Amino acid sequence: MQTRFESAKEQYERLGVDVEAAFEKVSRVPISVHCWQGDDLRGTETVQNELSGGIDVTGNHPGRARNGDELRADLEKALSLIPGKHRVNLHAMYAETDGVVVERDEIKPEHFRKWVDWAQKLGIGLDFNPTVFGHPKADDGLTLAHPDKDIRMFWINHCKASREIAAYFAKELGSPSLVNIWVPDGYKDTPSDRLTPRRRLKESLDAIYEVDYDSSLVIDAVESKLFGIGSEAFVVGSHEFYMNYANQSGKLCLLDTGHFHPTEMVSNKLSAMLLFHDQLALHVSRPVRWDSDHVVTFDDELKEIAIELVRNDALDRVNIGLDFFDASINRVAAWAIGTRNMVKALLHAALMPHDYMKKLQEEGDFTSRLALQEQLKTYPFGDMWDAYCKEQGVFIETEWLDDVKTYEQNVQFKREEIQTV
Ligand SMILES: C[C@H](O)[C@H](O)[C@@H](O)C(=O)CO
Ligand SMILES: [Mn+2]
Repeated sequence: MQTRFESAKEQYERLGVDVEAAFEKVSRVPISVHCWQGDDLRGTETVQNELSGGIDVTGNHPGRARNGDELRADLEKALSLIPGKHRVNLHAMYAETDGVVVERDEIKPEHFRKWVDWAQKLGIGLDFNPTVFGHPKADDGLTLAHPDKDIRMFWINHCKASREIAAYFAKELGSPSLVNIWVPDGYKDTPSDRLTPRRRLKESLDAIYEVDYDSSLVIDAVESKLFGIGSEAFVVGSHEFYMNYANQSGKLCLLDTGHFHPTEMVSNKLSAMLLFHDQLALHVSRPVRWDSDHVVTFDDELKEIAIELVRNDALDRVNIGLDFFDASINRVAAWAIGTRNMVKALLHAALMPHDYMKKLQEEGDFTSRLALQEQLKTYPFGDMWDAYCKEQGVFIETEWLDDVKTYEQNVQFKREEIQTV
């Protein structure tokens, strides 16, 4: 492996790439790993509601985490397979209240104590999301934009409580917590009024953000969407809505890669957004024909997103989070595949001679630009990736799955046995 690495390194260095610097750069990028891949977005609330909001998880691979302890154990296994130090992204539905029914507008920091203790043990930061779906008060597909003031207030208070919990995370863990608001609000069919619900959403957000938190504690983000199941004709929180809201109120725009038209690419939006926003947030997902939330693969769009982040020197301005949920494969493997691919794409991007390639473009030498882009596609990147994984002390590509298979047999499949006894 060392010989392969040395030979690959020589090739990259001939292009002027500083391989050690690239490794170092990527090792400093935290990815916010979403907890909800591990239990199919079921959560740990005392009252278990059905998933709603136009999102869905399909598949029935055995071994799903059934409680907070199992979810943390699975996450810990997944994190051990991913090079670098990362973060975990929680939803409010992962509150642990010892069997007591606590309504979403009454959740408190103490209901996340176990997550904080665990994050402290691992030395990682936590991000947070209010859960504005999967609840009777979201059954008709409207929440913060609901015509009923009481329902709006319920969700406003839930979002406020969520920001308080995030501030607690930040204080306990010494790392600011990103709080992302996504609401499903929309209509199945053509609305007769688009403005009124959007005005109400704006007012609700203003009410949520009345309390000011220092940016060392809470980083607020808002996530747009194009359509969902049941909101095919109209989504209140569209991209234009949130882009303007974020700009006006100093919040972060969160771009989910599955929330645009299929031919619209988030990679192409980043440079435009970066000129007008100090910081951005991402939900890296993989839409297959629609917002299907497939596990992130090392595909062209993922590579292009990473290239934009690296060549525009934006790694510390863009909060990278993941958002996929697949129950048809081993859930720990899903985390490992998707998150490793995100890191892999960053390394791939960091190993490109961007200054030289920019120069070619500025000089109008598009022939050399295209030739070099193509040349790089067959460079021995796999050897670099293996070397990076080794340096970071995690399994290489041919090894990690064996570890998951053992875990699956010894831990995850035992859960099913207990369930069926
Ligand atoms: C569970 C997530 O918060 C949710 O997937 C949201 O981020 C989204 O992308 C909805 O389509
Ligand atoms: Mn998302």
